[in-house]
Amino acid sequence: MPCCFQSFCCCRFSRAYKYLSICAVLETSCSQVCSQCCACSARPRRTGMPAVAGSLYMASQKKGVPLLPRPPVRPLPVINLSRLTMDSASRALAVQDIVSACRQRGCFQVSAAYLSPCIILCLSSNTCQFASTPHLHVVSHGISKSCMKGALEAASEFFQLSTEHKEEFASDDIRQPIRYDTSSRDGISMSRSFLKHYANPLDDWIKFWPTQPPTYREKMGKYAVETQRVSMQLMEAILQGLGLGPLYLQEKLEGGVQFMALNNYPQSASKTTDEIGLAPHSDYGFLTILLQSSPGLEVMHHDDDAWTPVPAIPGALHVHVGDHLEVLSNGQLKSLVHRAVLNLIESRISIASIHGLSMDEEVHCAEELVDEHHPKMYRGSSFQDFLNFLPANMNKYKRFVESLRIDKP
Ligand SMILES: O=C(O)CCC(=O)C(=O)O
Ligand SMILES: [Fe+2]
Repeated sequence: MPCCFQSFCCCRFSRAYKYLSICAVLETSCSQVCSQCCACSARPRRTGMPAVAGSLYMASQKKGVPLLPRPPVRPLPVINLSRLTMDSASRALAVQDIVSACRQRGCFQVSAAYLSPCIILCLSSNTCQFASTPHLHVVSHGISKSCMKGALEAASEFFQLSTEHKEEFASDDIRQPIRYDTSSRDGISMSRSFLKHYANPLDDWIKFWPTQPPTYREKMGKYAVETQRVSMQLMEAILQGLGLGPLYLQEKLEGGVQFMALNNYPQSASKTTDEIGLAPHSDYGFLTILLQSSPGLEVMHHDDDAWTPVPAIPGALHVHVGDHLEVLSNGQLKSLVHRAVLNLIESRISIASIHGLSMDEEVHCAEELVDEHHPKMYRGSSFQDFLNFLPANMNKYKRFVESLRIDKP
């Protein structure tokens, strides 16, 4: 068993067996650097092995049999959003990057204006795995670090309030404008408490938000407005990339639902197995923009049967495709299945901002994307339909999008 098995990377957030790269120089030794923080000039070996080989690798490790080569690490695309507002050629390339990330992986990250040290290292090393992604452009999404930090602080301070304070918002009525719960009958919550509320337009909803901690409304409000702005930019790009034009649905998107889920997960009690905080699911809206305080989010790419951990790059936001974008694109884009595992080092906060059309507005497959070779794949539905769907889904979780599929004749 290598020395690194089930120990931590130097960043202290990654469980080694999942992330650690075998140093090409030392071969079987452990570099103590996880793939997210790879500063090693000796590139992790890329074997081209299918995802299932990862489990064989793990099995071989557990049984103490000779090492199999490690599965390849596929870095997540990081998109340069500032190119959307540059000249038309730069915008066209950015649109292409965003749509291909949505098509191929179902998600991507957008990062803040600065380069984090690990990415600078990677960019300067042509042997590093990060340098191999065609999508690595690390520039601004325009939300300041202090705004993101403020939102995480506000969420964390809310969850630290006494039970009495939090229970002011306790409800299992999914139609409440704000709702706190420690468990849920949604079929996916395993170990989390959450606060859920709406945010767009802010003036309509902020009156329902907590007044404790005293800065909650200010900090979360600022972050909500900024994420709504980024969601508009991203939707324009995606709709342009799908050939529908950047102004398609613009007004409806501007007045659309922004639903925020603040999640609080305890630290994992197990050092050996993944503990699930939130079971695999996809989100109902067009896009989800997610901010996490530390690693825990994992995604299942469409062409994979393994979980890919999403790094918590400082200043970066994670973006993924939701069920209604799958419907609108008539299946060209697929909603991303994801889950949250408990962090081994600390309790964890995530803020998911889900963006869609207004409550009663139905989302249909865009007519422009339907023809005799591409028949309509989904029936129309609204956010209200999603809320109606949830109670029937409590015991045996099914993805909303699956309930919308039109069966082939
Ligand atoms: O905590 C996470 O990373 C995921 C949260 C999530 O998927 C959700 O709130 O829908
Ligand atoms: Fe989610």
